[in-house]
Formats: sequence, structure tokens, C-alpha cells
Amino acid sequence: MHKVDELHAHLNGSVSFSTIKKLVARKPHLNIEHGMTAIRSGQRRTLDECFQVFKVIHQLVDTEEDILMVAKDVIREFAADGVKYLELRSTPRKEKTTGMTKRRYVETVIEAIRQCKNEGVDIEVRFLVAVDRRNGAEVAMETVKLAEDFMLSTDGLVVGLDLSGDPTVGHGRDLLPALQKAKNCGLKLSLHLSEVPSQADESELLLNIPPDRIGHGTYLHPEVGGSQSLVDTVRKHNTPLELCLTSNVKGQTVSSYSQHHFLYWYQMGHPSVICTDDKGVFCTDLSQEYQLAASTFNLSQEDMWTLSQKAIDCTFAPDLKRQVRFPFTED
Ligand SMILES: CNc1ncnc2c1ncn2[C@@H]1O[C@H](COP(=O)(O)O)[C@@H](O)[C@H]1O
Ligand SMILES: [Zn+2]
Repeated sequence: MHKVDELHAHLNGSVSFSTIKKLVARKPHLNIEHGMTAIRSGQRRTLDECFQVFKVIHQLVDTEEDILMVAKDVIREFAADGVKYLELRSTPRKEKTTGMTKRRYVETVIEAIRQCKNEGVDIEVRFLVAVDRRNGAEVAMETVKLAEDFMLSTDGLVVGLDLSGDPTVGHGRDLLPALQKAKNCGLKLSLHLSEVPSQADESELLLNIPPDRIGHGTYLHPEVGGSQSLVDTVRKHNTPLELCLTSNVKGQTVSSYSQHHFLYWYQMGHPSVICTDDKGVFCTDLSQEYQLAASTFNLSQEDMWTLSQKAIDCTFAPDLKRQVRFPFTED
């Protein structure tokens, strides 16, 4: 399978079963079982239930040691799946009980990236600091400042800002000043947009920033209740979409694989990148997502090759392009 880039992966959603087992062994008193942290094949959950799953994982990952282990494991797993360039994203969390601060949280993820590099793991990793929309405007602004500090101090490892979290909570208009500040200081912006219906107003507002990439964009186009003007704005700015098939089907924002909006954008020739979103929670990996796209939409080997090649143009670390492209061989 041809794949080089994973551009949409939430750290705590990407925790594998084997890492969960190690975390559970560290915290037996929590009485957490794997069934509570993952949605297996054939299972579906509402998006709301997915967000409950993240809460459980956050309980398991609440110290610097946990973050370091989780981040290193996730990076190694993507590398083992053949990913050569990974943009990880994660929401800095403060944990009163363990003394973890948001700054230490980010430092620890950066440390994990550096350790993997020193250990010779064959993958380039960059980091996006995530804003959880349910935490409101003030936290968003603080997070942007934190992200800016790290962008300036990590020699290019922190490349951008992600907006994510429960799409049914809050409104993007409150976060606009923070997002605009991020853009102005040189952070690349990847925004979860129109993941659920009824976000058209918000999307219109946020698309005009404009973001550098869009997460999901499930309900942007008119056939699903979005609008032609939203689509036109996306096309005008040529903003790439990060598309996550299994995540959307298991989270029930898309009714079946064949109904996935991948087809709408792909047929239009619009830059679309296949991603995993939360490979741990949704029990998938990037190979599987490419395979699903191929089998669902009848894509040839050549189509797949082109698709994975085009992802390179959507990364937030343009200086890496040649290094990523060269080792890319057909298998
Ligand atoms: C399924 N669709 C989704 N939609 C929106 N946000 C999502 C998401 N999947 C994950 N996240 C965001 O990522 C966090 C977990 O990773 P981190 O603790 O940040 O590493 C979740 O709490 C949520 O804010
Ligand atoms: Zn996501």
C-alpha cells in the first residue's frame, strides 16, 4: 500500500490496545477495560459516546510518564505501518492530582518526538497544539500563546494549531480572535469543520480566515445540507480536506462507507487526504483506511499512488517535501 503521510491523528485517540494494557497495569484502581477505550469492527457509537471514550483514556493518561510512553508508542506504530511523515495533534492538559502542567504536557510530547528520532525510528514527526472548543475563548487564546512559544523554541517541530473537541458544544465565533492570532503569528491552522449538520454558519465564518486544512468537512456540501457557497469558498482557497472514513462511519456522522463525502471531493479533484483521526479508538491504521477508500470507491493502484503522493503537498512542513518523496517506492 502506498502511503507516506498521516496528517490527522489525535494523540490520545491513537493509543493502541497494547499501550492501553500497559496504562491499565499502571492504574488498576481505575477498573478500566479495553472495551471502554475502543470501538471494534462492526460496532457503532454516537459521536457523543465517542467523546465519553476520550474521557476514559484521559483518566489513563494523566502523568508525564504516561504521555511520554503513549506518544512514543503511537509514533512507533505509525512508523511500523509505513508512515514516513506524521503530524500528531493533542490538547495540552493540566492535571492537578499529578502536577502535570500544559507546558510540561507539550514539552513531553516534543521529548517523545526527539527520543524516537534519536532511536532511529524511520519517520518525521511534527506537532499541532490542539484547542478543545468546549473550553471556550480564554483557554483558546492561552493555548495559542503556548503554541506560539513552542513554535519558536522547538526548531520547527510545532507547526500549527488544531481546533477540535465536541462539535455540538460552543460556537466558533467565540474562538475567532484566537484562531486569527494563531494564523497571524505563523501557526498553520487545521480546523474541524462541519463534522455534524447545523454548523454551516460557523463554517462560513471560519472558512474565511482561511484555515490551511479542514478536518472532516462532512456537512459542507449542499447534498448534505451544507451549501454551494461553502464549497465555493473551500475551492477558492484550495483548502485541503482531511478525510477519516472509519472514524465517520463508527461515529455515525456518515451512514456507510459508500456514502462518505470522500467521493464528492475526490471526483471534483479537490485536495483530499486520507487520515485515521483516532486509530486506537476506532481500531484502524492508515493502511486500512487507504484500503477502505480503494475498495469502497473502486480506486486503482495508480489512483492510490497519486492520492498518497498528493498528500505530501498538504503537509505543514514544506521544507520536508523532497526528503519524504525520495524514499517513497512502489511495493
Ligand atoms: C471523532 N471526531 C472528533 N471530533 C472532534 N474532536 C476529536 C475527534 N476525535 C478526537 N478529538 C479530539 O481529540 C481529543 C483526544 O486526543 P488528545 O487528548 O487531544 O490527544 C478529544 O478529547 C477531542 O478533543
Ligand atoms: Zn479529528
